[in-house]
Amino acid sequence: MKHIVLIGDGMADYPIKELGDKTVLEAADTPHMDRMALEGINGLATNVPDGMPAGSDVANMSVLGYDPAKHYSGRAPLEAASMGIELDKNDVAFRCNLITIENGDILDHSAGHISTEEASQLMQAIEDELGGDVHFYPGISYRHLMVAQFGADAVCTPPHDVVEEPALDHMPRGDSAEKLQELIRASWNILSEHPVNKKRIEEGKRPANSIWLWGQGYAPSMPSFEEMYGLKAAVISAVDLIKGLGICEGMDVIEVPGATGYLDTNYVGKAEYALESLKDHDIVFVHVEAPDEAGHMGSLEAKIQAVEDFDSKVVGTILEGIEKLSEECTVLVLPDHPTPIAVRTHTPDPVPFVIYPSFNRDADIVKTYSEDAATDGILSTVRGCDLIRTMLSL
Ligand SMILES: O=C(O)[C@@H](CO)OP(=O)(O)O
Repeated sequence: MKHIVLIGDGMADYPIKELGDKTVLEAADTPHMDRMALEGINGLATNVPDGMPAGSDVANMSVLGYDPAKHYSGRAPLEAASMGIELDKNDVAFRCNLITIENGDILDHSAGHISTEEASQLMQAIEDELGGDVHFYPGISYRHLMVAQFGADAVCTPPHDVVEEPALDHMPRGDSAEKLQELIRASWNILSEHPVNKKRIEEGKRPANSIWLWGQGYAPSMPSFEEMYGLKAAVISAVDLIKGLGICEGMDVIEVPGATGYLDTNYVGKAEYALESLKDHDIVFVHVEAPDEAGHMGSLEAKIQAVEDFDSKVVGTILEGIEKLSEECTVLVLPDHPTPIAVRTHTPDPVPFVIYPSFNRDADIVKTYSEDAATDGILSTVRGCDLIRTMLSL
């Protein structure tokens, strides 16, 4: 038996007035996920344990089979694993966004989804000027890292949680706050004077005129997925968070050309590489960031497009492909967390999941794939970190 887990990051939403009080999942054209819901078994997954932050780090740790309450030690250490950054036991890894501040407000957590090529030039300038007892490492688009030996207990705020709010109201507080604030302030001059940003402004693009530090922590220690579940696992994603999570769990990372972590990602390629990976893996996790980015942008049009692309190009390709496999294969589809358009950030609400086909179980009464329909699912509500075991038990 093979298994495929398809994660539409941030796909779930709330009822939206413009959609006649439907959610994006209810209004978008999603024939493949609807067919799975009709012919499969459904339920709600709680991927964010009570009291924990509703981040993609916590939620995807659940989806990838681990209880965040036991294993979570911060977001950036997971990203560091993907970026090949060895963390000593006293190293504190911080996520270092390149953001846009305008008139003192955090305008954009992604600096207009700056290209990786432009961002790496800016991060090199930051390292040249501010590197020393801290070091900066370039990642994908606006997502970079800083490693320090201080600040593990600082109170830092994800920039995508406070878009259009004054930056000074959300600067790091508590442990080593002064040092962290000094680094952020020092970046303003370095970045605003940089030719990359001068060109971006000439081209009418948002400048990456500040770094923003958050998501810090120490290196995690986790048993491997194979030790936990007895399955050889692979993971596919464009973003270092998910690849790093997979690496920490002993999974193989499968790189897909054209995977961007954005609306223009290589959806079909991710599905095709996933099917191929089943030749030498028992389970593959496929993560698609696009719906989440659309939610953070507050763009209803972009989120509907991202969900429809996920359904037609990822889920559709997978459902067609498993028909040609020489052995049975179950498919689990779910978001990690909602990223509702209305709030432009993550919420901890339970998310709909569907397992297809239901080899040994009759299909339940659910007819379509959505937040509301899933409440009638035969699997009721399952702790996200128990979902893999639930799927394996069917
Ligand atoms: O990568 C990030 O900074 C965040 C916000 O876009 O992504 P996610 O919501 O998936 O954690």
